[in-house]
Amino acid sequence: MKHYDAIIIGAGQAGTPLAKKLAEAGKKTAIVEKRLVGGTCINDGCTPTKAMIASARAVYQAKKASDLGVDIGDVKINFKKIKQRKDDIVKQFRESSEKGINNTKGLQLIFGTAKFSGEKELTIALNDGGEEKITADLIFINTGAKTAIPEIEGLDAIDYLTSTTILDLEAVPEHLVVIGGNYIGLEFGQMFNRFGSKITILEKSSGIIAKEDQDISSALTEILTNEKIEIITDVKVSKISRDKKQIQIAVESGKTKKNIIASHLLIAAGRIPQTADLGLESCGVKLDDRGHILVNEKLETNIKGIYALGDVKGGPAFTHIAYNDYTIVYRNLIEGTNYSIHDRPVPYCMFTDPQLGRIGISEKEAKEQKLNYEVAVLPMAYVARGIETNETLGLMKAVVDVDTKKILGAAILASEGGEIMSVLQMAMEGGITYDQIRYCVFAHPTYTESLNNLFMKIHK
Ligand SMILES: Cc1cc2nc3c(=O)[nH]c(=O)nc-3n(C[C@H](O)[C@H](O)[C@H](O)COP(=O)(O)OP(=O)(O)OC[C@H]3O[C@@H](n4cnc5c(N)ncnc54)[C@H](O)[C@@H]3O)c2cc1C
Ligand SMILES: NC(=O)c1ccc[n+]([C@@H]2O[C@H](COP(=O)([O-])OP(=O)(O)OC[C@H]3O[C@@H](n4cnc5c(N)ncnc54)[C@H](O)[C@@H]3O)[C@@H](O)[C@H]2O)c1
Repeated sequence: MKHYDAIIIGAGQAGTPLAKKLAEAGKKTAIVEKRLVGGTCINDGCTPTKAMIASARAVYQAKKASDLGVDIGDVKINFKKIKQRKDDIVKQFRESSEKGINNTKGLQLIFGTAKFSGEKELTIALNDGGEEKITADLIFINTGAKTAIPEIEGLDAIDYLTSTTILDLEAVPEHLVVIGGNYIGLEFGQMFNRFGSKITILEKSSGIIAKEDQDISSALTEILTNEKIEIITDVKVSKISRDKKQIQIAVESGKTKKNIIASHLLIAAGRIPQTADLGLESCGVKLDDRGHILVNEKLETNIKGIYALGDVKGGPAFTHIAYNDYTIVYRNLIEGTNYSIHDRPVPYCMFTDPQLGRIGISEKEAKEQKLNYEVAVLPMAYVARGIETNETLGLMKAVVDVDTKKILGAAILASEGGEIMSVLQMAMEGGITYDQIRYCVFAHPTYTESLNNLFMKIHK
């Protein structure tokens, strides 16, 4: 049985850089991957979706070009080329990541499915056949998450799409119904709408992006509805069946019942951790009631020397959080630091168009926490850069602490909302207060310059 200093299960956004750095630090390391190096982000998540969203935005921009006095005529898409571009980018990222692993001295990449067969022992079902048992002093679980399939009558009998399989479509669906009105549902929904599909989004909450403030949810609903996306909220999907080429989706919303006929169905109702087949009973690592691995603030499980990083541990499920998990674990173990996952900022950006960049707390949360707060809102229609570039949809919103003048949070539903939000994140981390930003000199005419005006809305 081969023994390593460290084994990483899953070549995702935390596992790959951690494996390389541990090996570079002199630890004899193995990384086990059951599918593709790069994990969800590179193969089925951020990379392919953002590549395709760029094509969808080009369609939208081309159709809007006449507003700027540029007549393009009929806008046609070449879906084969859109998919090929996406596949090429994914391949480039994956190969570069795999090459990075293979070029790291002291690091072995094993393609297979890892399962605990003892406290610090793993049995690998090798992709090439056969199995191998390996042990290590340190084990890092980075197995990520997969699509959650809701319990809906008839769903099992339907060839529904997930965020992974939809990326393999060779043609644009005629009518795509999406179950779930959050990140995945909205990014794909708007993308395929722009490619020419009819889109219906079914969301069980009273609004899309239900965790956000009502005004942000309503503004995005209006933007998507104006693009002719149908959004049905407060919905219960009661039954799904297939009739020849059509999928029938029976839904109830309030007192209304209707049958939606679709060509394709995308399930975007959340993700579940990949822990069920890890054999965790053999090592005694504890899970929460949703199957996420329980960790302390240093990401160590209840078993000393076994850590969990990224989506598999629950909490915010983003690439930058998985990556930050790696930096925390690595620095604490190898550099002797004392970093914790508590109190780190959790920025995120949903890549609808306009984007929704978010940081800190929402107005709803400030109210729940009974803080002495004030809110500043600036519609993008008042932003010079937005007017000049024909990007006037959305709004900037910030929540501030009246006593300390600190920025508590922001929701930037705007063109380049993610970048504008990051400026505010830096201010929050650096302790720059809203009254300083109000008079900060920014280059004209940038989106960021409008942060002056945003904070002018606060009269304290
Ligand atoms: C459609 C979509 C779009 C997204 N867009 C964004 C975005 O724009 N921005 C953002 O920040 N986040 C986005 N995310 C979320 C992001 O992809 C994840 O948060 C991130 O990939 C999590 O990284 P991870 O390292 O925890 O796990 P993963 O990247 O999922 O890696 C886990 C790896 O472990 C492997 N594995 C699992 N079990 C085993 C086993 N038993 N043995 C061996 N290997 C195993 C898996 O095959 C996988 O390669 C998106 C997700 C999806 C689905
Ligand atoms: N840009 C980004 O950062 C980005 C993009 C895509 C995905 N992600 C990550 O992927 C994760 C998963 O995204 P997601 O959108 O699938 O999940 P989610 O958990 O964020 O949202 C799922 C939505 O589906 C709804 N829903 C659940 N069951 C339903 C049902 N039976 N009928 C109707 N609606 C139902 C929920 O109310 C919720 O609004 C997210 O947590 C996010 O962190 C991030």
